[in-house]
Amino acid sequence: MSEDELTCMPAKGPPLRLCLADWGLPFAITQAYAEKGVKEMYPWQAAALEGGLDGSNLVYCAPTSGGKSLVAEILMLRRLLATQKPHTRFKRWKMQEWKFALFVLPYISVVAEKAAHFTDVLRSSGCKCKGFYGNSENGTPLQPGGEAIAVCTIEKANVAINRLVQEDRLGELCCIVIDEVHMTSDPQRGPALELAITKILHSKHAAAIQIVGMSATMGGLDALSKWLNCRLFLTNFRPVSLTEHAVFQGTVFTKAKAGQLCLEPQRQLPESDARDRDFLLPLVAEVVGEAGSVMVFCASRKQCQSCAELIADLLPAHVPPASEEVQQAREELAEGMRGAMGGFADAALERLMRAGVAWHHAGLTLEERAHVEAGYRAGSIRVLCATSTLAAGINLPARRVILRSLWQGPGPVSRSQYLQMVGRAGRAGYAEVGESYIVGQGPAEAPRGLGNWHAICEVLHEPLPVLQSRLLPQDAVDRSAAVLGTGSGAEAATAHLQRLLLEAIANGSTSGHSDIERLLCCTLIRHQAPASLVDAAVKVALGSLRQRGLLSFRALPGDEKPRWRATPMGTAVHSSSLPIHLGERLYEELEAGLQNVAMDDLLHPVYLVLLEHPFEIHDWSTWSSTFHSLSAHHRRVASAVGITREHILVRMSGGRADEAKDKQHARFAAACVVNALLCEVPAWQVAEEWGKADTFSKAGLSRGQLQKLQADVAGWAAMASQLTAAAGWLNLEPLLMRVSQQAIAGACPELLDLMQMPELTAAQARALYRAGITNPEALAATPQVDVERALCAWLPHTMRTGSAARPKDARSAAARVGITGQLGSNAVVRRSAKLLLTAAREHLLASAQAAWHEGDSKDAADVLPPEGVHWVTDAKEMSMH
Ligand SMILES: Nc1ncnc2c1ncn2[C@@H]1O[C@H](COP(=O)(O)OP(=O)(O)OP(=O)(O)O)[C@@H](O)[C@H]1O
Repeated sequence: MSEDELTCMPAKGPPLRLCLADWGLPFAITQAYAEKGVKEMYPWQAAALEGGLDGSNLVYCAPTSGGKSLVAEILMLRRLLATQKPHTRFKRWKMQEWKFALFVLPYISVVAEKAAHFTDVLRSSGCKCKGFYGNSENGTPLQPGGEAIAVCTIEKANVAINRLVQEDRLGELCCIVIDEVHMTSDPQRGPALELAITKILHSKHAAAIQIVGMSATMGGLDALSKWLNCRLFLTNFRPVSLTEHAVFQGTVFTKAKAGQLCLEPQRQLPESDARDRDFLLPLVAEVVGEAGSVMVFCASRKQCQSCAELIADLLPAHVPPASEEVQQAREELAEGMRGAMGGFADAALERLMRAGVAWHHAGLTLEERAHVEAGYRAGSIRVLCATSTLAAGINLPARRVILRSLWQGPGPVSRSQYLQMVGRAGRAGYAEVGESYIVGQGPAEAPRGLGNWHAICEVLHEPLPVLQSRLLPQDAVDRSAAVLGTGSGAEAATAHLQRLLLEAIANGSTSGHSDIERLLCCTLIRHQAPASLVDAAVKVALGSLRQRGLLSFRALPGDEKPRWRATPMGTAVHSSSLPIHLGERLYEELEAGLQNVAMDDLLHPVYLVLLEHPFEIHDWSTWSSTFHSLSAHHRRVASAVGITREHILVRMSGGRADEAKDKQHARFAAACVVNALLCEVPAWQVAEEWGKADTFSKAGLSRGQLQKLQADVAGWAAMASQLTAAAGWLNLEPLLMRVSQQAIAGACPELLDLMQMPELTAAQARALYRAGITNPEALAATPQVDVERALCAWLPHTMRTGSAARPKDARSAAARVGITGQLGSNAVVRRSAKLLLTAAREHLLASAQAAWHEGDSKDAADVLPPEGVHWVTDAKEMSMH
């Protein structure tokens, strides 16, 4: 879509239905939208909706913040309502009587947000919604009798569709919505999306499943419309206008209309501090001075931090001081974050938060990130310096967005990344105007090589990238090649196609060559690459899968001709939902280690499922001393997986690297770290011990990275348990599920009941458990003073007692916290106790409501408090009798 294309609205026809109430949704749902400020449609929304009303597939493109979601939501809800069984329409709605819908989003954070949105909108309709992402949920979306709407990531959607096909239940799906459908072009994640859509198009139920796709940044719609057989709708409407600028040596230029001079000079920024060569301070101060929010995108984590420090240092002298109320809110935010981190939040980040500035990147822990996001949304943090991943992953609006350089992450920003980033500016309902600034290098109009004037002009004016299938390598498609080369190179080039074939054959939907041909006709690559290339690739892919023992091609008794079938290994790998190469590796390693997996604790299973990690041993003497301090059991595990002291000695004395052995040691070190986290060693302590630069990684490992590794292990262990179940290795399955559950909770098994509450950290749960509070029900019924007393133990001992022997880090942390050790005088403890009590009560209410909705009054009675118990919170009084 070119930005100058006109909105495609029907030229004539009946007037558009702009009022939300005219779209046939139950009153409670329109009311819920009205409460969110949505009563009337934008004209383009009403026009686009008309295009999808008859159930045709629909793809529409609108700029970021154009209001795309509403169209898809209404189409999906209407379809769900229409497919509901008529006789139950006016009775109590039960889950089993709804058809299913999938709402697919690319990022975990937006999945959680959208699931909460639907839960809110549908609260009185009886139609249930659930978010599925990462490790938050062990189940598969859309189980019989489960939620009607599953909001999920691309990968989870693909798993759900495989399951529906395998169980012959795809007919229960009535609609799939794909946000950011241009992700099909993403080299890493695009194939999973293409696979999911292909399997729907290939199914006999395809005509009854409406596919709705939306995007802000996509071109090449012809191939897409052929692939999906869909209607297309385009608009360039933005409710809040966005003005785009570039800054070269303090001069601001405005983006000119296409066809004109690329950038027009607008104004000169005032002089800034010598340290601020990019003129960030005046750009930030202009907005913060008017109580607006600014987002600054930086190239790296390090730059995010230094940029935030610089702004926090310089800004106070250029804007009016924050009101007492704002100052108080910042104070509470910083304290809350410290509380959530058990007293060990990042001190520099805390200091900046108090000045209304913060940074946000993957190095932060989940708790730190959550506090930064909440503070920014609430307006107590006014300036957020972030890496580009934030742009697409989190729905944080800003009045002004600044790209500190053309370079973002590993390379120059692409057109679609640029649009995602600047699309955060001026979102409806948050800001009256939207502005973006990109900071250029060198003088204005400098020739290439002396600055990036031309590169910036290109990013601002380039057409949108064309949607491109990633099932086969781009260079082969571009060359219109008829072959993919030979040997392992050709096999690797067909990795995504192999996955499609394995999935379709293992889930039973494809077995003969004509089936395979029909399946391929449902792919996007069929519309974009020469048929001879696709055919050659299929041949290579099938040959490779067969040769590696994942597929067989033969006739069994009763078969007229040979058929493709998944072997036991192929079935197990498919069941795991892992990428094939990882699934194969896991299968082989588990099979080899079946007899001697050490079950005494989780180190050995963690090692087995640790498929990828950022560890690399740089300092072998540190590894040697760590290794020697391992328990005898852990050293036995080390020897069982082939870790030897001899190799450590060789490497310590400068001996030659052996890549395979070095990698084994690094993997074992990573497993030790994850095992420690699963045994409740606090993340800050683990990061201190293992995270220093040049020891177990070149650049060092942050708490955020360790947390991510733990989350990855949770996912891999769950996938590995599916694999072992399918392979019939039943002794391993429960062990791997335990790894997954403990990795999700970061806690030992006895705490898992309490850890159902996402608000609790493992350390807090341990403290409550020690005080005899072992589950959410018990917590909800405990008086606040007792919860405070129990939680006191959660803060580090040295901080509570004020002992002179405390370690340096704890001493400075204690000073920052201002903890006196007296019960009740500790603000962090008091605040946490209050929050946890509210959360426990809300958790129980939600469980009671869920049980009630499912018609199981026994379950509901189980979670209600005993007669006479009266729950009271300061925020609101909730009484249940
Ligand atoms: N008709 C409407 N009236 C009022 N507000 C609306 C309307 N439609 C959408 N909005 C609001 O506009 C904001 C942006 O909408 P939405 O998130 O759907 O945009 P989007 O096009 O999906 O943007 P992005 O691509 O950045 O996610 C939301 O807060 C939404 O509630």
